[in-house]
Amino acid sequence: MELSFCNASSLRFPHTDSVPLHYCSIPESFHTFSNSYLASKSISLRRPLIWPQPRLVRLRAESVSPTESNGSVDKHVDDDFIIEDVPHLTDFLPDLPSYPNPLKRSQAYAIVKETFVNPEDVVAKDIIVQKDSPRGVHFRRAGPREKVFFTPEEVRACIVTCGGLCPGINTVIREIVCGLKNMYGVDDVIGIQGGYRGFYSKNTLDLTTKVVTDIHKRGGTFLQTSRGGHDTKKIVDNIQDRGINQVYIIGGDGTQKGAAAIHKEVEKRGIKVAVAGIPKTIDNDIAVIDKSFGFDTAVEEAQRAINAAHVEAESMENGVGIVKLMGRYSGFIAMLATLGNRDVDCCLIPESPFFLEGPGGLYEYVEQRLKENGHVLIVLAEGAGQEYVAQSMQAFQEKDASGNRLLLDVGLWLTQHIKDHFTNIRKMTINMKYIDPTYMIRAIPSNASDNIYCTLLAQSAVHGAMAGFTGFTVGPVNSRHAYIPIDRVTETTNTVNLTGRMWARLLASTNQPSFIQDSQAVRERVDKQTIDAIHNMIINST
Ligand SMILES: Nc1ncnc2c1ncn2[C@@H]1O[C@H](COP(=O)(O)OP(=O)(O)OP(=O)(O)O)[C@@H](O)[C@H]1O
Ligand SMILES: O=P(O)(O)OC[C@H]1O[C@](O)(CO)[C@@H](O)[C@@H]1O
Ligand SMILES: [Mg+2]
Repeated sequence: MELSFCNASSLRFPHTDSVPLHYCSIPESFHTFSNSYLASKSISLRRPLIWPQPRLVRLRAESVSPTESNGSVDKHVDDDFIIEDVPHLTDFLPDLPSYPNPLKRSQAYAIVKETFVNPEDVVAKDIIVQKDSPRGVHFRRAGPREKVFFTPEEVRACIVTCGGLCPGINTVIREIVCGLKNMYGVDDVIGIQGGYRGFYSKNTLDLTTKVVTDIHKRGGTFLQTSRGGHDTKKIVDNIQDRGINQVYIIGGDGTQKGAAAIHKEVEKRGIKVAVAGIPKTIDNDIAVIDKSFGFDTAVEEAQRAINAAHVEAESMENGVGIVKLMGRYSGFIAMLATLGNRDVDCCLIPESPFFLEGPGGLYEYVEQRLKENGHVLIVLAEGAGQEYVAQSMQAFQEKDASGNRLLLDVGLWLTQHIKDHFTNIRKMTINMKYIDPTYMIRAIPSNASDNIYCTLLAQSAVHGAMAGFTGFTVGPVNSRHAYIPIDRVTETTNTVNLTGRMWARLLASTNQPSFIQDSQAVRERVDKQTIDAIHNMIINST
């Protein structure tokens, strides 16, 4: 598929109307987003998207630069080398003093050879390249910096957790508190209770290393969480009133949007407050980062439910086991839990539409497996087949307090339909066992590997805030931790790529129908979605 320029001020999208486009109104991030996004979707351009104004990237005082002045310097990006940098407190408080990082003297880092991250270190967004491919987008590497912009005594940090639960939240809280104390000598950390609304409606908790010492062994969030209640003005008023100057915000896509709004308000008011986002989502739907914390734990815990459903199904004649897992819009847990299991016959995810009747449909496959194997095991993500459920229940669109659409129970719906089909139409007796372990999976503590991951996230966030970075999200990009502009992780959602190899691996492993009758049509649909996403971004940004 090709995109082509029509004229200087409009960009034509095939399959859509021409979109009038005024270059000056395109956000800077759009440029890099669009090129890399198109590249990731294998959409070739007749010539690359280049906006008339050269993109500038700020490399700050810590960067090696021959023409450094007043602590910061603007630098043109090399043609094909782009750094998507994060904001810094000195952007709006240019006279902020800096101090030598006390980490060098800390017990932990005293003998480390290279205590500090080289200021020029960046992490490449794409690491699969060809000899002639552009060098592409990079993010600032996370880690301790030689200079910090807070003294330990002046820091008053707070931590808040928002959105749904996820294994590992308590580990992140613990490691922020311990990291601030043990690496930087910071004693004053408070917990905001019950999500964003807790800033203005609840008392705070004093978080000492003693208070948090054991919390990683528990599921849930020690600070409690909530949906809705984000009131930027009230939150920032409260931050000011309490003298808070570092804000650590743990939560999903909605929470990170809230963090971006807080950062913008802080910048507007010109107050010295570093805002750090730690991405949390059990659905693994946050863009750019490799994987979200708690995800491995969830995939592992899902095995218990899948194994139970398998035992039940294989212990009876014509046993049908169905397990529903989380995943509103992204089927990662279902996909990985299926791949990790091997007993699953069919995995249904929101990204891949399926159908029940006729050749190549689910009923046909279920019957085939019952005949071949005596039982069948299906794993489905909660967001799969929502269009069917909505149709059959004639439901209206309900939303939660944060505005997320409330999903209907596709597990119950599918269970009922398979039962009806085999009993009434095929006149077969089947033994149906349906397991919904969703909240049980979310509520457990994180496993060892997620605990390690949570520690890295927390410590990277602490290093970033102490170094004066703000309005950033931290996370691993190609397994190296990086500081990523918040907008970058909220502007798209990470979903299973149906035209990618991982989904093909799953299909090859289960041998289930792909439910795709026309693969070219699907590829075109995916490409069209890409174009539509860009189209919407342009419209939203003008
Ligand atoms: N666009 C937004 N701007 C500001 N705040 C937002 C926005 N979207 C959501 N929030 C706030 O972020 C918090 C969490 O949002 P939400 O309930 O959508 O969970 P989430 O962070 O996306 O996590 P999960 O992955 O569990 O859904 C809520 O307090 C909500 O008010
Ligand atoms: O019922 P709750 O707590 O609002 O959360 C349900 C949603 O939260 C998530 O776990 C995301 O955090 C989704 O998978 C799920 O749809
Ligand atoms: Mg969300």
